[in-house]
Amino acid sequence: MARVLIADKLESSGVELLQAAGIEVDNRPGLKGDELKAAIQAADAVICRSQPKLSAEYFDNPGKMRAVARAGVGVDNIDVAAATRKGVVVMNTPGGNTVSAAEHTIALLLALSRRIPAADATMKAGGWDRNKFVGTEVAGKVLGVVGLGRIGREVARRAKGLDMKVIALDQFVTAAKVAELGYESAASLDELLPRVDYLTLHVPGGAETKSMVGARELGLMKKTARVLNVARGGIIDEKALADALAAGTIAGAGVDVFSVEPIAADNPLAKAPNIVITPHLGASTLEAQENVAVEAAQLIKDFLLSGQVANAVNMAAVNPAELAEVRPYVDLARRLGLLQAQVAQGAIRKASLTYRGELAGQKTKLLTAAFTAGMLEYRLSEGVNLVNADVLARDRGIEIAESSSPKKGDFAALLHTEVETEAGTTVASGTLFGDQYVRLVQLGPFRMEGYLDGVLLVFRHHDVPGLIGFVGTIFGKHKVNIAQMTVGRTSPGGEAIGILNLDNWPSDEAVAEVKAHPQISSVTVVKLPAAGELPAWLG
Ligand SMILES: NC(=O)c1ccc[n+]([C@@H]2O[C@H](COP(=O)([O-])OP(=O)(O)OC[C@H]3O[C@@H](n4cnc5c(N)ncnc54)[C@H](O)[C@@H]3O)[C@@H](O)[C@H]2O)c1
Ligand SMILES: O=C(O)[C@H](O)COP(=O)(O)O
Repeated sequence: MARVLIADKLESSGVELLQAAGIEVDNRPGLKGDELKAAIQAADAVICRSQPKLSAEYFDNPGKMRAVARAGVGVDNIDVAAATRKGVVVMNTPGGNTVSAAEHTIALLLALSRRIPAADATMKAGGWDRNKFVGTEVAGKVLGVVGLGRIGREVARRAKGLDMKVIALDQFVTAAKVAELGYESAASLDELLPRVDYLTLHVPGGAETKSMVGARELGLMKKTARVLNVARGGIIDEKALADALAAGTIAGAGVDVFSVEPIAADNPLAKAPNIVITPHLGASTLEAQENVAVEAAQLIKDFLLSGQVANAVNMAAVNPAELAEVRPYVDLARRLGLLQAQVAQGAIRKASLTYRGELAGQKTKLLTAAFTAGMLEYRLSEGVNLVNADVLARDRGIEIAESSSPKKGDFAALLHTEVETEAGTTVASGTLFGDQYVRLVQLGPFRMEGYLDGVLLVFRHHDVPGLIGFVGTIFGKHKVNIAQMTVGRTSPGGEAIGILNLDNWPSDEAVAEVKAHPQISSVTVVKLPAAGELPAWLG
């Protein structure tokens, strides 16, 4: 029975969805340190929000855990690079809390403009001051939206409904698209800042956006301007913002997210004037939590029960129908990778894959990952799968290149692979017969029709009469049965290759006797999975 650890507060609908699918749920939000590590290792998958900090140490030994679903958007509490290295797929649920985060932004915008929290606190302390809390209207004011993604767009739409004028800035949204949405666009932050009465940030967190608004940027804004951050802590430099608020060079701020959460006691924003702060409440609505809990549970259920990968931040999507369609080719690609790793001599520098005929452009990323996984599987002790194959290859300085050519040659579909090592380049090509039977059709310069399963004995030789009989006699003597055989040659009497499928691993003596033949130049024994045997990641 599959087991899922719920490591954060999750709505019961998500828990129930998993249980109804026959999945065991270990619902223990708040676990930390060794307890969290042990619970992760005992689970097949984990669901969390932003509370647990799943740093690299939790992926050092993930046990049988293969997937993490973030019930929310930001995955900055998860060390995605470490997860990827260990072959753990990380998924999120973008969209489920978009409306809630946008509404929270608008709530902060209005609360700030009408000074509602301060007025409320004064009244609760017994006061009644109608002069101190004079606010500003938002209608007619300019709102600068940085990041016109899911949340930025919902905020902009609502701001328009409040009669605000929106100017948007997004690195990846064209001015034409911004105009189509009905907003003006800014070419840069420096151009935007002096023009806005309100600035709201909706970009992802991380190194690229850290301190994107600092002292210099705040200095470009009007003294009457207000800033909002419902995205990620640190996108606005906290000290610079606190200083600007204290100096009155900025009129106010609404902040939901902090560089350290829960907020550190000495965070300068906690005591700054004219600020409204909330403890990361953007997604904290019944609706959003219901959405993300169900979405995250569904992602994990689909992953564990049918191998579906959706919304992954560290691998391409794989849905069961597509996987079923390409599964034989994924199997072929992995077997070619395994073969190449055993026939290529020396350290691998580069693998180039060409997808020909009907394979051109068809899920080639998935097939390339499967080839790479196969190639590394033979040489690495750590678990390799579709998630980490590429990164593990890059870690080892192996370049992976792929190209496609729709032109059909001798086969309707062909996967041609070339592996470069310091000793030279090895070529191996494969195809499917009858859409399901995996076949090797080229090894080195030789054309053939060989099987890619079980134990293969590959021997390069000179094409002379009696040689095949000689090899057969040796294996007969050593009681190794030959199940299949294929030969390829450049020309009669020229260079040739023989591939025998053996029923068991040949002894060193048998191999040495074959090698001793003066017309045989090399012998390699290759181990491949049995026919139809798939790796766990493809099962
Ligand atoms: N406070 C909360 O509870 C809460 C809830 C949900 C999401 N969030 C956060 O809100 C942010 C936005 O989420 P989203 O779902 O809208 O993400 P999104 O990916 O849909 O949108 C982000 C947008 O930012 C743009 N962008 C990235 N870097 C940029 C840059 N340097 N300059 C300009 N534009 C840039 C991208 O092109 C994209 O359009 C994220 O940081 C997310 O973690 C917070
Ligand atoms: O990235 C997100 O989805 C939000 O920041 C919400 O985080 P939370 O799930 O911890 O409330």
